[in-house]
Amino acid sequence: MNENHPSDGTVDVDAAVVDTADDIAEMRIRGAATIADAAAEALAIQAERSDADSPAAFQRQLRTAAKTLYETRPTAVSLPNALRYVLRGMEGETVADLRETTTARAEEFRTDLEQAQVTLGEIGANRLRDGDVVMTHCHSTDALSCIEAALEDGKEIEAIVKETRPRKQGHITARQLREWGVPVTLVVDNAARRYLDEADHVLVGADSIAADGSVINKIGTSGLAVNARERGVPVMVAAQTIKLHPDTMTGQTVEIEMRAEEEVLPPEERADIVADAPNDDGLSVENPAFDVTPPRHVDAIVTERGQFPPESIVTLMRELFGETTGEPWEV
Ligand SMILES: O=C(COP(=O)(O)O)[C@H](O)[C@H](O)COP(=O)(O)O
Repeated sequence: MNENHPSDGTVDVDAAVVDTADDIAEMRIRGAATIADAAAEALAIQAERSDADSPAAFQRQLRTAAKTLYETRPTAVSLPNALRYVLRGMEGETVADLRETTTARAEEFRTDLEQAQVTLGEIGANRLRDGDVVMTHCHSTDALSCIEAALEDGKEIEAIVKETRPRKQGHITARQLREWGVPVTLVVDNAARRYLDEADHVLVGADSIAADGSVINKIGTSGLAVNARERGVPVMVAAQTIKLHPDTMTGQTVEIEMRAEEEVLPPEERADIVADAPNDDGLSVENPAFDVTPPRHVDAIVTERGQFPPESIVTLMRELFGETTGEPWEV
C-alpha cells in the first residue's frame, strides 16, 4: 500500500519495502550481494505499485523507500551502491515514464549483479588447482562462485569451513558445498590456525573494500588473514565491484555494525554468569559483526573486472565511481 501525506510531509512506502528492510535488519536476508539484489527488487516493487499522482510524489516515494532500505545495516556498501544505481536511472517527465525507467534500471542492476558473480567466479577459479583445499569464513556467494566454477572446470576441491560465530553462517557454506559434492571439514573458529596447515588458500568474500585495499568482512576475517600470512597460505578475497566503497576515496571510514548482545549471550546464559545480580551492569558484551583486514594480509582481490593486488584497487574504484557519491536518495 502506498500513501502520500503531503500535508505533514511524511511519505509512506510500500509494505514490501518495509518487509525487505526488516528482513535485512534481522538477517533473514544477508550477505552483501544478496542484500543489494533484494534492495533493488524492493525499489522495483515500490515503483510498480506506486500510487503517486505526480512525478514529484513518485520521486519522493522512491527516495523514502531507498532511505528505509539504507537504514537497515551500515557496513555492506553494496546496499547504498545498489540504491544509488537504481535511483540514478529514474528518469522521465511523467509517472508512467518514471515507473518504467526505474523498474528497467532495477532489472538491469539485478541481471548485471548475477552476471558479475559468474564472471568473477570464472576468474577466481583460475587461482584454484585440482586437489586444492580451501578454507572459508562466513558465507559468501562471491567466494562460493569461485569454487563452483573450479568444480565446473573438473577440478576437485575440498573445504575447511569455519563455523563463524555467533551466527554460524559457516553452516550455510557447508550446506551449499555438500550440495555440490565438495568434501567439507567444519571447524570451530578457534581451530582455524591449526587447520591452516592443511589449506592451500583462504577464500573469503567482502562487505566493503576501502580505497587503500583494506577488506571489510565478517568478524574474524582479519585474524584469519594474519594467521594465514604467518603460515604462508595465500588469502583471496572474492568481491564484485559493487563492494568497492567510493566514499573511502575521500578518507571516510567504513562503519562497523555492532549487533545485539543476545546473539552472543542469550539472557539465560547471562543469568548463569550473574545469577546473584540480574541487573549487574558490570558485565557487558561487545558484538561487532565485521572487521578490517589490512591490504598487506591480502594476496588478491578477485572481481568481475579481473584480479587485483589490494593496493591497486583504487584505480578501478576511480574508474567506476569517479563522480561524487552523496547519500543514495540524493542522486
Ligand atoms: O560477511 C559476510 C556476510 O555477513 P552477514 O552474514 O552479517 O550479512 C559475507 O562474507 C559478505 O557479505 C560477502 O557475501 P557475498 O559474497 O554473498 O556478497
